[in-house]
Amino acid sequence: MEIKERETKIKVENLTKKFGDLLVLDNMNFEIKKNEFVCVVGPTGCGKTTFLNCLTKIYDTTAGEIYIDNEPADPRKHNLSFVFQEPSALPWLTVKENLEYGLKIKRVPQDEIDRRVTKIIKLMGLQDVTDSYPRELSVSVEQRIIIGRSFAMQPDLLLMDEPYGQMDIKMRFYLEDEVIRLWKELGSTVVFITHNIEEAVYLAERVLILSNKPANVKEELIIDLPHPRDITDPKFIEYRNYITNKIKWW
Ligand SMILES: Nc1ncnc2c1ncn2[C@@H]1O[C@H](COP(=O)(O)OP(=O)(O)OP(=O)(O)O)[C@@H](O)[C@H]1O
Repeated sequence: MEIKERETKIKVENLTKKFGDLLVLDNMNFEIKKNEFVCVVGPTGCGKTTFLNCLTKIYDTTAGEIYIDNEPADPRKHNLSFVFQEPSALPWLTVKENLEYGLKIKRVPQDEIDRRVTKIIKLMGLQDVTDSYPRELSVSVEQRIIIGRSFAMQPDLLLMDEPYGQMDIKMRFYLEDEVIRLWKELGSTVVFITHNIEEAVYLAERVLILSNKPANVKEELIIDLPHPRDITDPKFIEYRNYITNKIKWW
């Protein structure tokens, strides 16, 4: 379905965030549609993470409101899941227990937990480490646990903040394709923050380009290419160059 015909999933209205006197988000207004895959790009330190932290209520907003499904955003109410930049597996649980953790809290029946966790272990290539603890593993493996844990939750809103920043390139390419597959399979709405413009053009249906701090949406760009995308396609390169020029600071 065309993006503009879909219902609204997230509505950001006059969102402003200050830390003391430091204005970080400056009266932002935009919408994200249901089942949309949006990438947010922008200069370093412009406020991308701050936006996500407002959405998940980690931070209070200074002014304005964020709505999910027409109600004020509330992580307790909405079925959302997030993957942060820094891996954050629970250190006292094994890999398998980490994957099961959120599902148990949500009281998903055990046979369904087993089914989903088995699938995710295979998908993420974690078969050899199911009984290991996070401290025994590399940062990149730990991040795979976190990503797997969010996928297993089958959230209808998946928020990802530079999730692949720590990955080696092979794992990154693999997981970029996986997130697309899961997005299609689950019909989730995905908000994916990245520094990597090529990654944004590879993944997104629409890219929000933020300005320098204080952040505002400088431009919204629809990437009108079918998935899976070819990074050598001249149209792909055109999008990549266009976005690079928009956020150039040199
Ligand atoms: N808790 C906080 N207290 C004070 N200032 C903060 C806080 N969190 C973020 N900031 C400031 O807000 C600005 C935006 O930070 P933020 O991490 O949101 O940017 P970003 O675009 O995600 O950065 P990056 O590209 O490095 O990931 C920065 O100047 C940062 O120093």
